[in-house]
Amino acid sequence: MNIMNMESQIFSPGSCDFWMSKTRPFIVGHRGASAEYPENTILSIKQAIADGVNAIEFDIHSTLDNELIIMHDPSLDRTTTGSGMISSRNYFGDIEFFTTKEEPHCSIPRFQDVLDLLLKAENSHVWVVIDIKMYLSPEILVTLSKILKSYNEDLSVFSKRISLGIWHPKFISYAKTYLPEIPIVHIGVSLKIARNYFADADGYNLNYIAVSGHEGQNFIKEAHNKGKPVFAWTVNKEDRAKNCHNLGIDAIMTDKTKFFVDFFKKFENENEQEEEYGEGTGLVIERRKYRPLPGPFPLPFVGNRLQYRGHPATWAKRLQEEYGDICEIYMGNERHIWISRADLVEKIFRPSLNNNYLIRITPREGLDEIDVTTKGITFNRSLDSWIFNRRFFNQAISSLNFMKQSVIRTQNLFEEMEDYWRELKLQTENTSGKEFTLNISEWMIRFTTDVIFILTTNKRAYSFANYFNQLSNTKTKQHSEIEMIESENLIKNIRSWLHALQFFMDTPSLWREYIPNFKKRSEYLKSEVDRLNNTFMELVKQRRKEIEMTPEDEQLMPDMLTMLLTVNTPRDITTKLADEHHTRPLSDEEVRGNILEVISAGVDTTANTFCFIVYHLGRYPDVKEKMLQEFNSVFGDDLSRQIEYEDLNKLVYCDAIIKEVSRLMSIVPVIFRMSINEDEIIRYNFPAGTQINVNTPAIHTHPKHWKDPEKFDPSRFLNQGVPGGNRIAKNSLLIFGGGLRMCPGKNLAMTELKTLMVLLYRKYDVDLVNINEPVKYHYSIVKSCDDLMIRIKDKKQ
Ligand code: HEM
Repeated sequence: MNIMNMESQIFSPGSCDFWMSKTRPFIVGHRGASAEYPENTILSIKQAIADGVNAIEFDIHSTLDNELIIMHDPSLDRTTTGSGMISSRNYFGDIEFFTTKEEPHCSIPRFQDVLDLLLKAENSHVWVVIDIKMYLSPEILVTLSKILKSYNEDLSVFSKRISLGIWHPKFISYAKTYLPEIPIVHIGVSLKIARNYFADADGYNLNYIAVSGHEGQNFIKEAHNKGKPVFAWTVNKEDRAKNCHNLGIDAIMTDKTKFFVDFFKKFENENEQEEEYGEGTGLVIERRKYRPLPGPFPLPFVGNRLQYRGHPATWAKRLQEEYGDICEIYMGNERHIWISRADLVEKIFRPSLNNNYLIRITPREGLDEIDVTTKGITFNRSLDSWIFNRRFFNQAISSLNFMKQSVIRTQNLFEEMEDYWRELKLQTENTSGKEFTLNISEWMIRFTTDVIFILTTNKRAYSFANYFNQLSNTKTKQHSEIEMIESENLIKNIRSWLHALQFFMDTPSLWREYIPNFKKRSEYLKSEVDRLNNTFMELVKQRRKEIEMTPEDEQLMPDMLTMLLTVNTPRDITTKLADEHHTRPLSDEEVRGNILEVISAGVDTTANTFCFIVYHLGRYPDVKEKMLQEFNSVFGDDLSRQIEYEDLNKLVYCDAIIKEVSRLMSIVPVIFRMSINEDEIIRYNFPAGTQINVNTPAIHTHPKHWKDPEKFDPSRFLNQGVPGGNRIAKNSLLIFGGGLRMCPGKNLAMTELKTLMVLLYRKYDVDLVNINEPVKYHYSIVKSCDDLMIRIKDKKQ
């Protein structure tokens, strides 16, 4: 619909066809064209009309001599050459002589002056919103009614073009009595007030912030379902205007009338269905139009990149607050859709090989450069290669043997770590040997590195032993110094590799090539990636040799490296890892990719989840107590009984704690997917190759899916699947993602976490050093816990 082609419509905010028939918001000149001329003046209103607005908005006040004048403030001071309250001064002989302070100095118009202007035939397409401020007396509506009635025959038509914008419910009865033919539009800043006090209004004119957030979207839907329009004030920025359009807002109040009339004209032209004719061929090619989603306005080339600060997770939160549960941003020219509600991710996580979202990420040169897009699992964009690798990876780490190994290894390594704690405790003064304070986040990242390393390679990482050496007066004698130094270098190298993943995923190649700091970092990280690839390749080759050298009657170790190297070979130590479709052995490069994958995906996730668990148990002693009772029921009083893998299945409350902590902390804050073919979600369509980002923290705390979403309550995960028990909405808990790309390390992670919880809590009293301090964290690839200080005490003492 063309912007100028609206005369035939009737501005009746109460009627559905008004807002349903349009393709973009109406433009309302806020106090006229107030960005250009003094607000609320005839000049400003004339300019707004000349600019092509659909309506104008202005405020009225009653003078002492009962004239209605057009003015925003109750006093004359800010905008006019006069001073004092309007209500205490006469119009005639007084206010009529004042002008605006701002140039060109205009006189102060009366309501009649504006009416005269609007009743001119050439302005019959212009509608009106009259703002009645809340502090005014309702009697002002009586005066307004009298003036309108004094206009005789014109009014029957004209009154249909007016809306009465009221802030306070005290005006409702007056409006209904004196101006029954004029629709009421509530003006305000609060959805709650709009719902509670203005349920009967014919429409709503709300502050942009209120109406553009998550709840605002619900509000718009509710209003539209009742056939009521929703306007937004005051919209002076492009991204907000675009968002209003996408939210289905019916009119925007703006000071910049010319700008936004032109803006929407252009927008409309671009969005009209286009047909392109192939030159000279007679061929008609239809160019598909993709509906834009709410989101900040993108700049040419850079898109919204410059608005992007910090981690995507923190940005995503702001985006959801401002633009709702599904919105979009542009990284350069690439469109990214953010989704923050469980029902909207249904098709993304559909567990089928025909799923349109089996690829994680759009093509990124940086990730190609560090060689992770055709190898391994997480960033592998080749579906055949991903399916092949994932099958072996999955099977290897889910085997019962591997799980049992993980429980044994975790216990053995924990015992070694306790030795170091004891040694450090002895070295610490002022604790009388009873208590020991430690930074659990530092210990855990090293501990899980050791566990994962030994499980995948049957080699030690000595990561927490090295940490002990840093803290202690004496070095550990348990391991050789050379091995320790080598391993410390390796660990540092792995951390650089993790940084490289994030850096090469997010940084455009042009930046890496031409901006000196980025270039330097890129070169450094690339050399670190090469170094790590070489080290792991060496490890793979060495293990292949060891396998060859091992006599056939001698058993090979059931670690992941050996499993992957022997599968589909005569020395295959695995059962059911391969099937009739996967008959070839894995190449050295594939094995290297998979091993690196476990280390990159399995260390930080598990360590940080554990730290956040420790934090929550410190803050919620009743939950800790309930957990200890569960441990007691499974392990009795024997504090040193070996933990068996089978024990862990009995720890249902412990399981619920892990889920609840992970829900609230969302360790992996974004789950990435790419659309392989063009598709649509609700009514928004988008092309093939669109990046979809699932906003897990938002889904994990969405009030639609969770009762008291911010409350820490593990019991919400108990009694599921029983009549009258708790129900968890589908796709509302995405700790390990969903669909076929769901985390393959899920069982290993849960096994390790439960084992660790038993090991730490059944033997020690564990308290937070700073119980009232909020947990500290930062975002890297995952949400990472910083400096969590705990105090532990032997239970026996
Ligand atoms: C508490 C610990 C862990 C958490 C919270 C976690 C979470 C996740 C999440 C959210 C994803 C994305 C899933 C998706 O896209 O739908 C993922 C993927 C992945 N995780 Fe985990 N994870 C954990 C532990 C582990 C462990 C221990 C391993 C390995 C032994 C692992 C290996 C992987 C791999 C390889 C992928 C990529 C899967 C693919 O692209 O097909 N994770 N993880």
